Amino acid sequence: MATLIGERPSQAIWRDYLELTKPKVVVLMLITSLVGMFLATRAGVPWTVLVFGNLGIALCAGGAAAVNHVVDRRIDAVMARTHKRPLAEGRVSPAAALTFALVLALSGQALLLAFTNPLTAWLTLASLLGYAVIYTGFLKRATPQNIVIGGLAGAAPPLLGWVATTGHISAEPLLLVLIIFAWTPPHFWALAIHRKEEYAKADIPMLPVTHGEHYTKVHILLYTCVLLAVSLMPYVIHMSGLLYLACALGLGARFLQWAVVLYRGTRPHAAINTFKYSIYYLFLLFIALLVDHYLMLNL
Ligand code: HEM
Ligand SMILES: CC(C)=CCC/C(C)=C/CC/C(C)=C/COP(=O)(O)OP(=O)(O)O
Repeated sequence: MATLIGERPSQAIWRDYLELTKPKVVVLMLITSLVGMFLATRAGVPWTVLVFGNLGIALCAGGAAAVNHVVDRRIDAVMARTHKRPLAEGRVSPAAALTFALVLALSGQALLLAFTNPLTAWLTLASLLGYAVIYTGFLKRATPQNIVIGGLAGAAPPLLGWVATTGHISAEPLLLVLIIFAWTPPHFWALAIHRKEEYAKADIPMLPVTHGEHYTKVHILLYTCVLLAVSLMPYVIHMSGLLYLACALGLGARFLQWAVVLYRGTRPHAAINTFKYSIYYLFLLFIALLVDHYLMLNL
């Protein structure tokens, strides 16, 4: 039997707090940080870094997401996609959510300092503040380039994983960051086209609202071309092998196909399908990097 806390079952309360952390987004970020860790070394990642490093990154990302829920609670209440969120509906108070965010961020930082190194903790803190303060608190309401600049925070996890393992920044993880950085605009703008009216209603200057759908589709197409080119670079710099190259080409060609379909406007639901494909794309591309890495080690 579920325990009751006040008027609500404890299970429902836990679900609300879990939702504040944007768990699905954080899981995909963790996959990219794990790949960053594994690619950083031939010797195997120490289990403490693997477990507590990723946990630390996840707690900080979840904390940043909880702050996003607090800052955005009024606009979330206006949009159909987000109006049922815990703060938008008043099921969790801003003070409780901020306390939760602080506990997550502090425990994440403590784990990173204890089990990885100060550079990882600093870079993770910068990503946390980049998303929670710079993107959410300022850029989101200020410019249609909000997600391009803010995308850097979400793109950081492979670098965080790499630095947690090696203690220093190098070119290879920056390339992985660049891949996610180029992926973010087609990922988000496809959804923003699908939800254009809601963003307009909430007065958020997303690109389809400020510059129209055609302009946004052209930019999705351009960023997808850049993404395809950048995704081939791990092969070009001999970081990855032929298996990765084949996957990057296949996955990238399909992404480009979606971007063209969206641009032409010939198919219904093209925008939401492009958004959904973007998530599969990033997941599969990073799995390909990982499988290819171990294949190359065993050859
Ligand atoms: C500034 C950068 C980003 C922006 C603006 C953005 C925007 C969004 C939005 C608005 C959604 C919500 C879709 C919905 O609830 O219907 C979403 C979903 C998602 N995003 Fe992103 N995203 C960004 C970066 C990332 C990154 C870096 C990752 C992972 C590496 C990621 C992974 C996901 C996943 C897995 C979902 C699906 C979540 C679900 O189904 O609940 N996003 N993104
Ligand atoms: C430490 C670290 C790696 C931090 C990264 C933090 C993080 C969870 C970034 C997520 C990016 C994201 C989902 C943006 C959408 O926000 P939005 O407010 O535009 O979307 P919404 O309307 O769905 O809330």
